[in-house]
Amino acid sequence: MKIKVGFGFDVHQLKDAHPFIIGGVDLGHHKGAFGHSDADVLLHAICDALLGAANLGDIGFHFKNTDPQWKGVSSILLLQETVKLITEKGWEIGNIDAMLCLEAPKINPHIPQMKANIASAIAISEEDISIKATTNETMGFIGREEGVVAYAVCLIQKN
Ligand SMILES: Nc1ccn([C@@H]2O[C@H](COP(=O)(O)O)[C@@H](O)[C@H]2O)c(=O)n1
Ligand SMILES: C[C@@]1(CO)OP(=O)(O)OP(=O)(O)OC[C@H]1O
Repeated sequence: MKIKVGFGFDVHQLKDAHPFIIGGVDLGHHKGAFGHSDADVLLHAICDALLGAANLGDIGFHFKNTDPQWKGVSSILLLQETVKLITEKGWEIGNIDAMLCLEAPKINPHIPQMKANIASAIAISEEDISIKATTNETMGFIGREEGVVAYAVCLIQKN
């Protein structure tokens, strides 16, 4: 059995009156993440962790932020495309562990739905997906609610 680990990071700017979608859940907050796609910072970090583990480059290489095909797209689709890329190379996902860093809103109540969205999108068990959150204790651009950050690690395996 061959095993690899991967690491991903993403950051998005927050803007007033913009949808805030994380893990495929619309948080219904007064501000939200801005990007070329739906700016789902969690799913982008997970995509980068998976691509990194398989040594397949990064999310911006596969899904260019100038390509109209990805304009406003749900990042669930980008995650599914990413998993296709690693599956084609014979990899399967062992587990994913992710950390969100944002001042508000509270993420904990939404974590079960985020896990369910990811698990059903890429056909893995919810038990193999961990999502956690922290504030930045009011400091810096995260503390001022100007941005949101996500980190993810994953393990992939093949025989
Ligand atoms: N956006 C967030 C931030 C934090 N949480 C949960 O609250 C706990 C305490 O956060 P601190 O940053 O004050 O340490 C944290 O461990 C998370 O469980 C959250 O749900 N959403
Ligand atoms: C996802 C892509 C593509 O729509 O765009 P964004 O939503 O701006 O996200 P980012 O994390 O900056 O990088 C990857 C992009 O190419």
